[in-house]
Parts: sequence; structure tokens; C-alpha cells
Amino acid sequence: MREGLKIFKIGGGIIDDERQLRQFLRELAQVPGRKLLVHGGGKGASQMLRDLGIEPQMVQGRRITDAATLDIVTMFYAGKTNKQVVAGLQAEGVNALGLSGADGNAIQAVKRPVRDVDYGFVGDLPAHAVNVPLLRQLLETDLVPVFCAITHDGAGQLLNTNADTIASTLARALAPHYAVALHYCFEKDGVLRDVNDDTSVIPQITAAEYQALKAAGVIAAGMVPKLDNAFAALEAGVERVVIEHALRINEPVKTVLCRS
Ligand SMILES: Nc1ncnc2c1ncn2[C@@H]1O[C@H](COP(=O)(O)OP(=O)(O)O)[C@@H](O)[C@H]1O
Ligand SMILES: CC(=O)N[C@@H](CCC(=O)OP(=O)(O)O)C(=O)O
Repeated sequence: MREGLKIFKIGGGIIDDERQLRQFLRELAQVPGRKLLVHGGGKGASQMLRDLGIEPQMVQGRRITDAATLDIVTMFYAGKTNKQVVAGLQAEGVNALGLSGADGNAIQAVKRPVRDVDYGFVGDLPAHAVNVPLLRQLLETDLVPVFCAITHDGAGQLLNTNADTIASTLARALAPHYAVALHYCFEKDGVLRDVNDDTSVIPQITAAEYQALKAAGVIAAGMVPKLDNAFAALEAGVERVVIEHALRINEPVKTVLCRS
């Protein structure tokens, strides 16, 4: 039987709040078995850009990343945020190792080609993006890898890559070796039937139900690319995908996605 691996992704809202981040990391430390964390930080990066006089530009949930923006998001994601998360896990007794995609050539991306929009220094992840032997070595030594949203192209260029996509790409790449559970953690208790009603969590969603909920506008905005990524991961052999509250990962309330 393959051993389990839990991959957690945590997004902007929680990570920028020191108290909530600490609480999430405390909960994460309680999760038994092999685990890996991917963090975003888009909200805080946008604030930092504004503070420095740069107006953030997002198109379809992805950041237009010019050279100045890349410098700032690299400092923010791979520097401050990643190291704060790693230090927080160390404080909980978890031996975390902070990584960008460039470290150990862990994730090699391809600069997004210019079509209708020029996203600048944004990386897309091909199927072979992940250095699977490196990750297996780290996981086998009981380290907990902590990835930020910065990757590289193998030719010296850093690239900004959506953190949800990094999580699902890691899950798919590691699925042949581990029984992978992918957990998307954010500020709500799961996928909601009414986005303004925190008690309206949908406990299970199949791929067909997702299409209907999307068409009806029940699932919208940032939840759409998240669930597109999530269902793609399920189709590619990831065992379990969960959408849940970052501060309640050890509680039963959550949305579980099903193939059919
Ligand atoms: N049906 C829904 N249930 C829960 N959230 C939804 C739903 N439809 C849209 N959303 C929105 O999707 C957002 C999550 O996506 P996003 O902001 O990209 O996540 P992250 O915090 O991980 O970066 C939620 O904060 C919420 O505003
Ligand atoms: C290309 C691109 O859009 N990159 C994202 C990476 C961070 C991220 O994904 O953060 P959240 O998970 O908190 O949204 C960005 O700069 O916003």
C-alpha cells in the first residue's frame, strides 16, 4: 500500500494575519504523517506593491508581473512570508524546509507565452515541472517542504506562479508515489451554497455538480480556478481533494470533491 501524503495550500487572507497564521500552523503541526505546505500571499503582496507606489494588476486571477513587480513579490513570497511560515512551524516542533522552485530545481516553470495578455514574468507548470526524486528524498527524511509561489525557468529567470496551481501540480506529480490528499485551506468552511452564509457548506461535490453550480453562478471568482485545478488533480490520480477552513483543518466540516 502506498503511504499517505497530505499537501496543504494556504492563501492570502490567513497568511497576512499573524495571529491566524500562528493558529493555522499550530493546527498543521497536529496533522499526523507526511505533509507538505504551499503558501500564497497575494493579498499582502498587493498591499506591499501599493505601499511602494505600484498599482497591482490582476487579469483572470493572475498577476501581471513586470520586472519591478517580480522583484517585490520575490522578496515578499520567497523572503518574508516563506521564512516566517518556516520559523512558525519550527516553533511548533515541525522541521520545515522553505523552498522556491529554484531551490534544488524543485519546480521548473515555463514563462507564460504572450497571447491576448502579456503576463510578464509569470510561470506555467508543464507536466514534468516537479523534481520528484528531490521531494521524495525530503519527505523520506521527515522534513516538511514549504513552497512559496516563486519558480524558475532553468535559465536563471525567476517566475511568479499561482500557488493553487503549484499545489495541484505537486499533488499530481507525487500521486504515483503516495496516496495524496490535497487540502485547499482558506477563510471559509468549504464551498458554500450561498457565499454570504458561512453555514451553507456543501459536504460533497462531484465533477458534474461542479459544472452545474458554476453555470448557476453559485461557485464564482477565485473559487473557479481553484476547483478547476482541484478536479484536474482528482482526474490525474490524486486520491482526495478537500476545501476547508484554514483554522479548522482538524475538524469535520469541509467540502470533499468526488470524481463522480
Ligand atoms: N461558492 C463559494 N464558496 C466559497 N467561496 C466562494 C464561492 N464562490 C466564490 N467564492 C470566493 O472564492 C474565494 C476563494 O478564492 P481565492 O480568493 O482565490 O482563494 P485564496 O484565499 O486561497 O487565495 C472566497 O474567498 C470567496 O470569496
Ligand atoms: C501569477 C500569480 O498570480 N501569482 C500569485 C502568487 C501568489 C498566490 O497565488 O497567492 P494566493 O494563493 O494568496 O492568491 C500572485 O502574485 O498573486
